Amino acid sequence: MSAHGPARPLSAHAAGPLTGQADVPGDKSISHRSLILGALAVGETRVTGLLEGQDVLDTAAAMRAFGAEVTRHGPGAWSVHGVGVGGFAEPDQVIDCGNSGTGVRLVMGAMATTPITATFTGDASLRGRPMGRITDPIAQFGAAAHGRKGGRLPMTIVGAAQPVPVRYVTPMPSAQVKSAVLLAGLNAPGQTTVIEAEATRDHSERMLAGFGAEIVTETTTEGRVITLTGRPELRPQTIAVPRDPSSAAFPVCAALIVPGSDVLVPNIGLNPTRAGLFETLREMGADLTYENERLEGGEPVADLRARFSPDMAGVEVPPDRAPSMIDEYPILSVVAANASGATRMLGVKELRVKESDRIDAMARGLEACGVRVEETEDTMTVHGLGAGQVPGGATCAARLDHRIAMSFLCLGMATRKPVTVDDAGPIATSFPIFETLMCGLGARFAEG
Ligand SMILES: O=C(O)C1=C[C@@H](OP(=O)(O)O)[C@@H](O)[C@H](O)C1
Ligand SMILES: C=C(OP(=O)(O)O)C(=O)O
Repeated sequence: MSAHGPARPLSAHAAGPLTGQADVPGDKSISHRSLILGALAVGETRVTGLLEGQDVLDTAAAMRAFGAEVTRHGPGAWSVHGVGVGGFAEPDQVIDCGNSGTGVRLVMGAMATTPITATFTGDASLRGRPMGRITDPIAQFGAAAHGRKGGRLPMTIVGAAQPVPVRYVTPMPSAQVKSAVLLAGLNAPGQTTVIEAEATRDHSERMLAGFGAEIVTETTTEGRVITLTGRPELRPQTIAVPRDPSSAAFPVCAALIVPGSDVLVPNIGLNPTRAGLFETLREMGADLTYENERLEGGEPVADLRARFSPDMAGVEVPPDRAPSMIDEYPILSVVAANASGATRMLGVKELRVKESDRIDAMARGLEACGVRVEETEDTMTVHGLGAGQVPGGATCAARLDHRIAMSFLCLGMATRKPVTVDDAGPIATSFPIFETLMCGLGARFAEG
């Protein structure tokens, strides 16, 4: 039994060619930020294309608990009536962020410089994830945190009564940490600076600027130096959420490994801080093309076209690419199993503190399906067997992790024997239409 109900085993069977168009849902990172920044603006923000996955729904509920009016008008169409920077009310209930690291960490940052107290929790996966990376910087603003041993949820944050601005060097490449500091900085008088050695996704910076905050990014020898001026009045926005490249990764990669496939995935944002997977796939020899390349809302966008690629070869994925494809390593390791030779993924230790330890989850599942994997704390090497050569025939543990569940289901579309995941439930956190969409392309799933 997991937080989302009884476990729901699902098997993927060898599919005919995957063909057609895959309309993937809205971007998860931008959806969370639309709700949180909308709640901190004065007036009504309108959002279309919002991802209605459980992670984002939990953030919507959190924003209501802090006093914002959040309304759903129709599929993906939402409005948020914000309370203004510093205007959060004290919630009279525990904030349950479910499975979402982004949700809990950004909301903790957003409330940390307001003199209110809030208690956060989540599902078994989220309760196991480290929160010290947020409580350390918010302590510098003057907030206090009382959590379980190891900085785990449930945790109570006492917001700073007299916040001071902060200069913070992120100790690991993390957009969640960077964003939590920036959101906390909103209600601190003066300038808050975040310095990151490696560029992580920059949606917070772009969206804060869009909402009218004064925010400047410079590239220096230290890395990216982002300076935010506190206490702005954020202006409500009209936001069209672009489609999620991290969700697009699943139909794209499945098409590359299933014989005869030809799939079009339209309108995918190719912000360079998110597009590392597609670059890697092309280096492996994938038949992946960008059609109709254009700029939308200042961001590069293209339609992705992926065709069966029987001659892909393993590559070395450099550590500095990791932040731009951090959520895509599980599905990359599935493609790597269907390529010839070794794919070495370097600088990936952050994968160990996601919804599951994703290196361990993928290594154990791939091994059970007949693929050799080597791992160190910070690397994973998949020894590919070549197109159509993976035996399969195993049940893989999803470990309350949507990306692990979807990755093994994609693997099973190209293995000799079906692959089962012990619980497909977590998929609803980020990609609730995954099964319908993949079946529409020609995938075959069976319950149990
Ligand atoms: O800021 C975000 O929206 C996210 C940042 C990443 O986490 P980290 O910042 O912890 O790497 C990513 O894994 C997550 O899915 C979404
Ligand atoms: C790591 C992820 O999400 P989060 O950290 O928000 O739980 C993810 O979606 O792959």
